[in-house]
Amino acid sequence: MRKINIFDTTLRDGEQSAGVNLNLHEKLEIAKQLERLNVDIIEAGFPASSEGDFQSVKEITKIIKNCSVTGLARSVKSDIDSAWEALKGGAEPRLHLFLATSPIHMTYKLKQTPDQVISTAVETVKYAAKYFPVIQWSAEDACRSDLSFLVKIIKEVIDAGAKVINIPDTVGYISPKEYGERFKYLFQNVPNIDKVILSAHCHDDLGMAVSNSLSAVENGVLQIEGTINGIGERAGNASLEEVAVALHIRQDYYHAKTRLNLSEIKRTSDLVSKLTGMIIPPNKAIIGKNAFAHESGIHQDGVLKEKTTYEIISPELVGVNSNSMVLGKHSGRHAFRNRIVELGYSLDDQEINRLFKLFKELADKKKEITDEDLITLLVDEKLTDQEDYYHLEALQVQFGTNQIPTATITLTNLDGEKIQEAATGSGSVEALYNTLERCVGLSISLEDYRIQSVGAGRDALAQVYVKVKHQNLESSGRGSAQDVLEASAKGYLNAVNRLLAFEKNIISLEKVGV
Ligand SMILES: CC(=O)SCCNC(=O)CCNC(=O)[C@H](O)C(C)(C)COP(=O)(O)OP(=O)(O)OC[C@H]1O[C@@H](n2cnc3c(N)ncnc32)[C@H](O)[C@@H]1OP(=O)(O)O
Ligand SMILES: CC(C)C(=O)C(=O)O
Repeated sequence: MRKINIFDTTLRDGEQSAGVNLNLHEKLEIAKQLERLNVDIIEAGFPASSEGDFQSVKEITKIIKNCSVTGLARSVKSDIDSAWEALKGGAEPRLHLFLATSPIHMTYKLKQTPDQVISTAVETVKYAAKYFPVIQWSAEDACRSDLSFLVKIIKEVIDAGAKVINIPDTVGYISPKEYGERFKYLFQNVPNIDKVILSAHCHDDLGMAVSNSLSAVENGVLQIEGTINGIGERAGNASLEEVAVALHIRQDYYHAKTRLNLSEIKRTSDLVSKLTGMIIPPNKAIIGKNAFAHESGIHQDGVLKEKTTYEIISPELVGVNSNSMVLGKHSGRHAFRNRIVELGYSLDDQEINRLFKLFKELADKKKEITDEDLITLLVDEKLTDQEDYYHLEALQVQFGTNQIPTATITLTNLDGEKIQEAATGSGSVEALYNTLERCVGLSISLEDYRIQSVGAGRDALAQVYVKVKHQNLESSGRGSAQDVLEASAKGYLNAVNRLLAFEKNIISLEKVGV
């Protein structure tokens, strides 16, 4: 069995998904869960791209002990310097350096000749090797690059000190057979290829990211890159959970394994979905709601007689339905704390007490508190920025079929001042958002609004994801509550708070001349 390294880029390429922006607390929580999942490498961000990315890579480097942490850098010395500042505290600092190698990218984007690209690559790998014991070098748009050019540049960057060579399908263009052949060619023609690990990084523009990654494994690649739930730039990246479970279930065919704790997959997927607002389609492989649901009579009959007739993956393997303890209004602190720990979170006594109070309030209204409810409470309470500009104090909405919907809202700001406004709208949510816009005194457009129930039942929590825009800045937020209007107001306010925090960051960067 060959061991395949799993390189998780949920926090870097995953965060490049349109509309996703994670704050520091959320990134730390995802990083801790990725550590529990046991990925080999966490790409925590792109330190030179923003102060926020820099800080999160730095903080993740400090807390993660059982996986390697890396950060992305362009082939530019100042990017490498930033990455070093963020990553230098880690056990084995690892840099991910990239440079495009396709004719299209070299000509139009980099405006460099192939020879200039080779010398930039060699120079920057050598520069980075002064700091970093491990350098991964990526040939951006490798799958539209000339193969003989790839052989030439890869040989040079290996001589310059790169330890991992990544062949990304940046635009999701290649087919599985061609991708496999590309690796075969590189193994046969790059003279020093045995000194490095080859890596695959696939995008899903044509829906082939997972198949391409598996084809890479079949052709000798020892590292697969991807994201949880397949999120990422445009149509996303290869879903790591799909790759890992395919390797596990088809060990007979691939003869390869990862070190992932597969039973952590569901929990990781739920957390990433909740924090990014990227809702998982019910028919998504491995982690979709229907992935283990047998609907038709013949299938049900088969499964009742013998599960393996229609079930190639057991739900328990990936952590679905592994809990039998039901929490409700009669549960005490012990059971509550125990479940929180089982879910993989560590809270101090103060946080447990605060959350327990919210849990009891919810349990008074809701028959059963599911794991999904608990994670929603936890995420909303623990991972919001401590310095929210506005807090929702109270809201009232009047709606009648022959009436103009009207909302009245009270907020408090950071200085503890109360702000109260009322406004109307053509629907209740519009009335709410018009009122909130007045309260915060900014002209804000609503770019996206999605509502989802957390679990089943009439008493389920509502989870609302909102994307807003102010001038050129976009921001997204989420809010949950039993009432859809309260969840809608919380989601909007969360997005506005993030927007204001982001604007404040930009203003402070401008002040120091960045
Ligand atoms: C395939 C991928 O996913 S790569 C990662 C993509 N991720 C991101 O871009 C997210 C973060 N990016 C950002 O915040 C910004 O783009 C920054 C901070 C990195 C750069 O911002 P700016 O300095 O304003 O440059 P801008 O983004 O407009 O253009 C990119 C520049 O980098 C150059 N560049 C692109 N890739 C590389 C590279 N690998 N090495 C060196 N230079 C590069 C481009 O040619 C362009 O240079 P130019 O200004 O001389 O024409
Ligand atoms: C930086 C590289 C690896 C990348 O994200 C891509 O090519 O898609």
